[in-house]
Amino acid sequence: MPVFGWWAIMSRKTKYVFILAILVAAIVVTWGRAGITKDDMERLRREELSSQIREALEPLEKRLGNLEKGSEDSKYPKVKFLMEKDRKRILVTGGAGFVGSHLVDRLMMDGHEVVVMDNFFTGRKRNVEHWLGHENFELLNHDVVEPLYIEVDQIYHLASPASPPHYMYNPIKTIKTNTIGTLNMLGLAKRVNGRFLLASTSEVYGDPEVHPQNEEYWGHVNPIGPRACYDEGKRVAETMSYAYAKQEHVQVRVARIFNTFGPRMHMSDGRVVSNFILQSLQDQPITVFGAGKQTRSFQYVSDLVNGLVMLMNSNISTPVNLGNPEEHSILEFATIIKNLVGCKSDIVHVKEQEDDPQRRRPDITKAMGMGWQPKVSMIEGLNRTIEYFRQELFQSSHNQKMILRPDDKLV
Ligand SMILES: O=c1ccn([C@@H]2O[C@H](COP(=O)(O)OP(=O)(O)O[C@H]3OC[C@@H](O)[C@H](O)[C@H]3O)[C@@H](O)[C@H]2O)c(=O)[nH]1
Repeated sequence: MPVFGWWAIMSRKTKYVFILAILVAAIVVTWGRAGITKDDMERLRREELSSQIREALEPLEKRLGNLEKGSEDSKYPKVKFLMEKDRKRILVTGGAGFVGSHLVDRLMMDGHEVVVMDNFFTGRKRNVEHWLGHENFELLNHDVVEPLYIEVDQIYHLASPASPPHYMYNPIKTIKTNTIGTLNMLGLAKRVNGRFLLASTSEVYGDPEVHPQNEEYWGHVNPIGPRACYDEGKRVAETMSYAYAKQEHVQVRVARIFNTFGPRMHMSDGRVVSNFILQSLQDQPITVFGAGKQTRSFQYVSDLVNGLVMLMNSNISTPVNLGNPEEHSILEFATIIKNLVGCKSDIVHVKEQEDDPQRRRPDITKAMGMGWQPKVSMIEGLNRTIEYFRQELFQSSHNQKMILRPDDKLV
């Protein structure tokens, strides 16, 4: 029977009851459904929201992670990874000094393990501060005059004051450093069967009668003059090196280093480059010792470091000159720096130094034979050094210390 037929035979009361029942059922269903949907909707909404937050946070977390990783990486200058068989353990005496610290940067970045030994007479912690805590780096506060027992493959022996006012300050200590200190390091090289490089100097040629100076020249040195503690000290250090080579079969390398300059020279170094630059930057008189006709040839520190590393790893056991043959009189040099800085300083002549070598220029034929030659021109090097001292003067006038990392653009 069709629904309409039922409806027709229903009493009025039954119809009311029927309609009421349908209404109640509809309300119950609708309310019930509405209640569940509300909860579900709320849950869904919450889930949706948290997934949106997660989605939004994910790239941020990733970036934060990368930043943290990045800051860990950039805490130290970038270091190559070397397999154990290629990685050497290298001692650098005087490694916190001007040349030493640049050499340390190079060896560290090449991926080696580096032990720096320094007594901090002229060296400074801040020259190597950027490596403190690195797993490949160790810093020893130790005087080379005392023996040292460690295990190393190579020794770069640079420890000694190098600037005339510094080495003349305590001549006996300079002699001890270059004699007893060198003996100690040669003894260490013998014990560990390591290779030893001596940082010798153009000063072994004294006030030369041969020009330019090649390695065959024996030199012209005053053994009792004010420079003797250094030049005779280095001459005997060379003698000791070859005695150990001959008698004990120690592998030795000898670099005769000519005048070198660059960032990280001490403000009170006292050598001509830092003196003239600092005087020019402060509009003070530029002090030329004597008439200024004496000559020097200046090399930039990064060229020297390349030469030292090349020589250490070469098979040349006889002395090798490392220097830039571009030669200038000291008076010319004063004018060059004055012009580069663009200052108002006067050039003044003060008392000449006793035993000051009159001409100095390296013959670098031998070094070129091992594939080395200076790459940084004197002017380019001077501009970088002027910038370094400009920054250092600014920072020290604000009670800040100047720290130069090898990944800074300046080096
Ligand atoms: O203010 C100054 C400083 C120095 N000079 C002169 O500039 C010339 C160079 O003097 P420096 O003190 O820079 O260096 P020197 O050449 O005398 O000795 C250097 O030689 C080679 C390295 O082994 C050493 O770093 C250092 O001993 C000298 O003729 C000196 O008399 C000045 O005219 N004015």
